Amino acid sequence: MESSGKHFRNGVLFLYLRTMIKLNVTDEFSPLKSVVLGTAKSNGATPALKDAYDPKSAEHIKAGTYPLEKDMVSEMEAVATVFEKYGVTVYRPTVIEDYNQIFTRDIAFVIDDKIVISNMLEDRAQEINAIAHVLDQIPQEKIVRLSSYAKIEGGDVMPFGNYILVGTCRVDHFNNYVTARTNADGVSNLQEFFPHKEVKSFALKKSNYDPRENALHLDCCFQPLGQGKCIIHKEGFEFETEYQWLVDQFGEENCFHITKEEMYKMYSNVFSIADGVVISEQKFDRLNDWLRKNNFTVETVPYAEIAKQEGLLRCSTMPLQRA
Ligand SMILES: NC(=O)NCCC[C@H](N)C(=O)O
Repeated sequence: MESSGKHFRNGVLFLYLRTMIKLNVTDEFSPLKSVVLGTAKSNGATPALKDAYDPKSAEHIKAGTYPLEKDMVSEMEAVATVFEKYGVTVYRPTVIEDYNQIFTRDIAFVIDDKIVISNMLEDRAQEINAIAHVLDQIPQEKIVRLSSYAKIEGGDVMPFGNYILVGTCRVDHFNNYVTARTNADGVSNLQEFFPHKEVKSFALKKSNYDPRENALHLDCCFQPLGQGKCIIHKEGFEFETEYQWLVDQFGEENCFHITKEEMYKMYSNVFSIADGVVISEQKFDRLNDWLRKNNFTVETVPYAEIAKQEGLLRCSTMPLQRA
């Protein structure tokens, strides 16, 4: 896909052709063609406890075990190597000095052939500036900007055929939680931009203090995989009926149920690069065994240091095109 342009300089006409990025995402597992992978470079020093915006990071700040930049950089390079093996085009954010840019999933998200710019938590609002070079290669009419009231982060959003699944938080709770990132206006505004789809929301359990009681985003307690399977944590959902709706879409036998401890370790946050191919954490033994038994190819990477910030592989990737 190309766009053309022209400009005059010193009386000379310059004509140029620019390669544009093709957008297409309708599910979580069609073959990945291009993606933005976050970066841990210049992630900054260990934050002060008061500046943590999720309870798992806070836990590691208190314990003196907050992850080091060099370890997280090498974990992310392992993911880049898997993408290279599968011929995926990878874009990286430009580096903002001393700023956390690992979790690129949340800053914008592609649905069909549109990219929606998130309205994020204020602490993370600069991250979007680092993908300006990506947005420059997308036609303006494909970029959706929501109303400023509509709070939303990409980890809460999943295109799922004719549905868009969205994690949210009970209306009466939203303002009490730094861990609540998508509000009712976010859900309804998204519906206005995608009238041909049904936006279905799921209230998630939130805690500012206990990472085992906190489903930070929908992808922290649920994820569709290829081959009709999914990963799900029942207690991550505020309402059993909403959890059950998801189970019914897949059938009980196709759901891999994870415990509180496994949610804490971010088991649901693996990342599919094709219908039967998943990138997973190397120590997720119970999940990786189940995936292999169900004929998935599992590409394992070390990601335990990044997991300390309450995000994993889905969180650190933003698919642009799936075939
Ligand atoms: N999609 C995700 O779940 N993203 C993880 C974001 C983690 C980051 N520490 C945050 O609280 O925003």
